[in-house]
Amino acid sequence: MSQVWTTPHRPTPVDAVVPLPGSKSITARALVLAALADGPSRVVRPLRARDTDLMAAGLRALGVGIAEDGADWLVTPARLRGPAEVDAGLAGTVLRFLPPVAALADGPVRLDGDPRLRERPNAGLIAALRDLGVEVDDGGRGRAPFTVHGTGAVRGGAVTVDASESSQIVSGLLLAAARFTDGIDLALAGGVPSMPHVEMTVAALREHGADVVATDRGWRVAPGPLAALDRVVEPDLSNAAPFLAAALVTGGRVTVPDWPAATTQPGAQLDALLGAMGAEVERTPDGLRVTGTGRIAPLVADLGDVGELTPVLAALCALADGPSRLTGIAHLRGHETDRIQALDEVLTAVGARVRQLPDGLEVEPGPLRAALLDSYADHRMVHAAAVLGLAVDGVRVSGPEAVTKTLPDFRERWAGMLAATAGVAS
Ligand SMILES: O=C(O)C1=C[C@@H](OP(=O)(O)O)[C@@H](O)[C@H](O)C1
Ligand SMILES: C=C(OP(=O)(O)O)C(=O)O
Repeated sequence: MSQVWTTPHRPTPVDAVVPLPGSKSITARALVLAALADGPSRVVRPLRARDTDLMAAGLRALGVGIAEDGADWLVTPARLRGPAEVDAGLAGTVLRFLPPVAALADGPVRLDGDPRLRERPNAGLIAALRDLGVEVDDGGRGRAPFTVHGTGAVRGGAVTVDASESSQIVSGLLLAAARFTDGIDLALAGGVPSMPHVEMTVAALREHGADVVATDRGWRVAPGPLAALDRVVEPDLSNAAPFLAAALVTGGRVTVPDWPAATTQPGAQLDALLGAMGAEVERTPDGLRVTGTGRIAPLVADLGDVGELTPVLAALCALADGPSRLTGIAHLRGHETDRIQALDEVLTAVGARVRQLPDGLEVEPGPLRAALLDSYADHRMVHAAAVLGLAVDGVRVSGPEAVTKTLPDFRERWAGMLAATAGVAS
C-alpha cells in the first residue's frame, strides 16, 4: 500500500547547508562510457539511487564488471553478451542509453520496466538503431518492452534522428557510437530539448578521448577506442532545486556545497532562475547560497533546456505574487508522468489557477489551501509537494517513495534542512 507523507510546514526562515549526492546524469554517462572503455575505470562518489543502480545492473547483465569499492564503483569492461534482460524501471537514461550498448552485444537483449516506462516515447531511438543496421523487435509500438538483437557489432554511419521527445535519444546514440564500425554522423530531424544534457554527453565522450564534432545538423563521432577514466561525480544540481527553493519560500538561506564552477548540468541555471524569482544568489567559498527576500516573483521563461527543473519552479510559481508562464516543455508529457497534467492537478488542488498550453503551463496564484496530492510515482512531484507544504499547512502527498529514483533519503534531508538553524544539515 502506498504511503502518505505529511510535508512539513515552515512559517519561519530556514538556514542550512545542504550537501547533495552525485548527479544522476553524470553517473549514468560515467557508467556507460566506462563499460565501453579500453580498461577499468573508477566512478568516484556515484549517485546510488534506483536509476543509477538499474543502469549498473543493466550493464552487469550485459557482462560488464561493476564492483563496489567503498562509495566508488570500479567498472571493468568485458565482451558484451546476450541473451540478457534489462530492467529499466522508470529510468529514461536506462531506456535510451542501454539499447545502443545492447546492439554491441552478441545476442538478444530485452528491455522492459515499470508500467509507466512502457508509455515513455522511444520511437526515435528504435528507428535510428534500425537505420544504423540493428534489428529491434518492438512489436511496432516504438516503446518498451522491446528486444535488441545484438550481433557483436554495429555498422553505424549517417542517420537522421527524431529526438524531439527526448534528448536522451541523442545522448544514447552518441555514447555508444565510438564503438560502431563507422562511428556515427547524427543529423537531427527537428528540435531537441534539454540541450545541456547533450552537451554533457559530448563533454563526457571527449574526456574519454573520443573524437566528437558538432556539425550543421548534429554531431559526428569517429570510430575508435574510449580511454579508461577515473571520474569524480559532481553533486546533482537538479536535486538541489527543492532545497534552494526552500530559501525563497521561507525567506531563509540555503547553501549547497561543492557547487561546480563550470558544469553542463542544467541545474546550474538555478542561479539565474531563482534570481529572476526574487532570490539573492551568491557563489561563496562554501557553495551556492540562495537567500529569500520575502518576495517570490512570477516567472516567465522557456524551460526547454532545463525541463527537469519544472516541477519545483512551477510549485514556486503557485506561491508567487503574480501570474507565471512556463513554455518550451511539451516533452514533459513523456516524463515520469505527464508533468504538465500532474502540475495542473496539484497546483489547482492547493488553490492556483492553471492553464495548460501546448508546450507548457500558466500558473496564477490563488488563496492557498491544504490538499492531499498525488506523487504520480514521480520523484520531482514529491519535491514540488514538499516546496508547497512549506507555505501551506496540511499538504500531504501519496507515494512519496518515488524519491528513491534519484534521492532515496530526500525526506530525511528535508527534515535535516528544517532542523538546522545553522551549520550542516545531515
Ligand atoms: O540525459 C539525461 O541525463 C537527461 C536528459 C533529460 O531528458 P529529456 O530530454 O527526456 O527531458 C532530463 O530531463 C533527464 O532527467 C536526464
Ligand atoms: C525526466 C527525468 O528522468 P528520466 O531520466 O527518467 O527521463 C527526471 O529525472 O526529471
